[in-house]
Amino acid sequence: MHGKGGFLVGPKTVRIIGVPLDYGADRRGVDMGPSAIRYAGLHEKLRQAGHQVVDLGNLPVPVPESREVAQTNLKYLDEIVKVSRVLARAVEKAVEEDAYPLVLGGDHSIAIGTIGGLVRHFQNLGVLWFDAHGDYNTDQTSPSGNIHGMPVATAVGLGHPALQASFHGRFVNPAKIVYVGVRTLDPEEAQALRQSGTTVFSMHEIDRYGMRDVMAKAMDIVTDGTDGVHLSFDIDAVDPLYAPGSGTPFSGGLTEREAHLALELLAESDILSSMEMVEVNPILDEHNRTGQLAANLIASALGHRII
Ligand SMILES: NC(=[NH2+])NCCC[C@H](N)C(=O)O
Ligand SMILES: [Mn+2]
Ligand SMILES: [Mn+2]
Repeated sequence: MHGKGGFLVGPKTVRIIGVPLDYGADRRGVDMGPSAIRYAGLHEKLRQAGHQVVDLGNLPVPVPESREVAQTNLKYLDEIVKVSRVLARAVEKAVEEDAYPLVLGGDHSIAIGTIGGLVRHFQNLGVLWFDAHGDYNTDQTSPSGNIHGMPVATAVGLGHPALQASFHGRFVNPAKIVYVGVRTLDPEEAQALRQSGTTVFSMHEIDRYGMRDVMAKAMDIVTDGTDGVHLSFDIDAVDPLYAPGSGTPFSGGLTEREAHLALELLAESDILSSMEMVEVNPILDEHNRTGQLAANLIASALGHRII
């Protein structure tokens, strides 16, 4: 099983990019996510799994209290567009230089920058999206105006053009996007998602077929005809029992072990070319449990094992 020089996942140069951004969630705290995940021993775990770790630190993000919220259905649009542009470039540069981008959020709006950078390099990107939510709103359908509910719609070319700037006109093929763990959608979002061509493995499918089979199907879809696979992991995919530190929790989620199993299976197949971990909010957390979980899940996806 441990074929790659004794390690499960082939050795990588993992390039960590922290994005302390909470504009997309319109609530404070998730900007401290990158620190919480690092503090939980991330570097050490990745080194143990055989990787070289280069941490670029955090991208500069101005604090929301110094900004005014414009009354629109795209809260903090300008700030998010600016950070996305810088993040997209950093991610693009990492993959160009053969490094493995590991992006630490921050709220899920940062996926706009991450995926925007990836599609400039990969012609046909597969995306695995772990989330309690669909994040498939646009400014037309969003009930909150919070941009962290919009990154998947943005990635397939829907919604406000300003959000799509980082994509340079190349979008992700919805047929290559697979959701895992979804259990709450806004009404119009659900309707749009049904017609989207994405695959949604909601909690129902996980209960019914088990995580092992769901992941086998998910991995088939995202690897077939693609030249890269990105994992976008919203920590609220995991049940709030195990991940209390997140801003939009929803019960009935993945157990801690189901989440680990999914990522261990991904490590075994070694298909990921990039990953992001988002929505860890230390203010809402209990003694950094959620930060710990996030670090452990990242380590699992990168081949960390106890034996
Ligand atoms: N990345 C997240 N946690 N997204 C939550 C989105 C919640 C809700 N669907 C909205 O659009 O406002
Ligand atoms: Mn979510
Ligand atoms: Mn999300």
